[in-house]
Amino acid sequence: MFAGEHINTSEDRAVLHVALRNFDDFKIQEAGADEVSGVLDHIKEFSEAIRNGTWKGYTGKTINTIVNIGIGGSDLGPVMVTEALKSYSKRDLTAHFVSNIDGTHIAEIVRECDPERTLFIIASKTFTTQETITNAESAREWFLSSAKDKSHVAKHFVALSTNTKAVTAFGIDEANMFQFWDWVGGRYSLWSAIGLSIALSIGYDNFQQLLQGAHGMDKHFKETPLENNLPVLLAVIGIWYNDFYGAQTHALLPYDQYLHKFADYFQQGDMESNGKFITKNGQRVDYQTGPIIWGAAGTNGQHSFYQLVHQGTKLIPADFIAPATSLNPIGGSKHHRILLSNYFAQPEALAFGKTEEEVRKEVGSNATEALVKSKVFEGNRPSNSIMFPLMTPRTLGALIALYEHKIFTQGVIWGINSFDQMGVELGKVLAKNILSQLDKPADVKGHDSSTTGLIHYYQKYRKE
Ligand SMILES: O=P(O)(O)OC[C@H]1O[C@@H](O)[C@@H](O)[C@@H](O)[C@@H]1O
Repeated sequence: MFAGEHINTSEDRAVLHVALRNFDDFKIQEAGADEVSGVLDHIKEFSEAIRNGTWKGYTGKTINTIVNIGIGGSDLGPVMVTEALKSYSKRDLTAHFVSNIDGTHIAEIVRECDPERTLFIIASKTFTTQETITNAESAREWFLSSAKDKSHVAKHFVALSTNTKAVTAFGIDEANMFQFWDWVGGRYSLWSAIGLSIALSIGYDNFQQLLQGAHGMDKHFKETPLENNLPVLLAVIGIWYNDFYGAQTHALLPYDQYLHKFADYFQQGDMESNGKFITKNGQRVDYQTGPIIWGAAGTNGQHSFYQLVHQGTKLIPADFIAPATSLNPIGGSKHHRILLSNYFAQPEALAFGKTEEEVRKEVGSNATEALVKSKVFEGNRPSNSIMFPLMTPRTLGALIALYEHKIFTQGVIWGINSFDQMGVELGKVLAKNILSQLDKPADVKGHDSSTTGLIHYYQKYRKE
């Protein structure tokens, strides 16, 4: 990876998100790597102009709302990080994120926007993603219904992309485009121009801290012997339970409300990277690869799904993640002490459980056998605990990079290509064909009976 070899073999690409946060440290030879600092300068200059009010909208007012339009890697990273670092954000600059093609998503968000004071950020590596382009067109239509004059688009629309041609065809000036390169995978792109909404929200200096935190983890990963290497340790522990104990899933359980999108983010990060049954050499694996990633912020999960984690029939390895100090120490950190007492208690309960003997002592001799059995915790359920002093941009950068390299290491051990995503293509192709058949029942051809029946049902009942 660090040598810039084309380890994304199926697409013949280097994988160099580490070059986006390198600060001239590692020597990386790849076209575009020398352009990173120029794009960072552009992000700095632009984010400062928006934040200090020198950038004005078409009626001369400052920008008070940003709307990032993107999906997958062009959405989840910015969403997760702006939520995680909300404490560092400019409170009078509201950030919204539109991803879903469902018109409800954009319709509900523009209801909260003032066209004179809103900046749309169209985030798409390829600039061909159907959802993003359709949402961007609707945003432009909504904007022009107030602004009227197309020349005003330049003040309210910017693009984050590798595809200059498609961006300018959409009507966005090249000067308002933030570049990145094909060696940045979508789910590894928050460090690139895709992070513009993050820089706008928390300020460029904090964005740079985020990058530096990730770079620190990159160095650790590259230079530390395997037995002390954090991403490698997480990777091999994960493989141990996944491949040798048959664990199907892995839960990410941050005891930090700011990290409430962490599991959503790494659902793509991990499952799109390692959800593959073909090795780099084209063989079908005869072992398990990437786990199902899921989770929720503690303690909400405890009152929801932890029953199964503790007493269900499935083995669920979990990562418990927490800051020692809260950024909101209300009530003299009363809340945080309660939160952390749960953070400490859960792994303990999972590991050591409660024996039948202990239960008997507790319930007394009148309890039925069934009641006794229902209160037993078998224990011996695995978890990792990750703790850090305080949620800062630098810490978050390191934490994300920790998981990125864990995923990469697992992919290497499994012999798969963690950096393509062929599995998302088939559905897109089928949908495109179906879209062209939706008008008339007679057009619905070439499907199985269930699909045909469903489309006919829609055609019977739709109102437009
Ligand atoms: O950034 P764009 O090109 O719009 O892609 C958005 C997303 O599309 C999906 O189909 C996947 O391939 C993701 O990896 C990607 O992040």
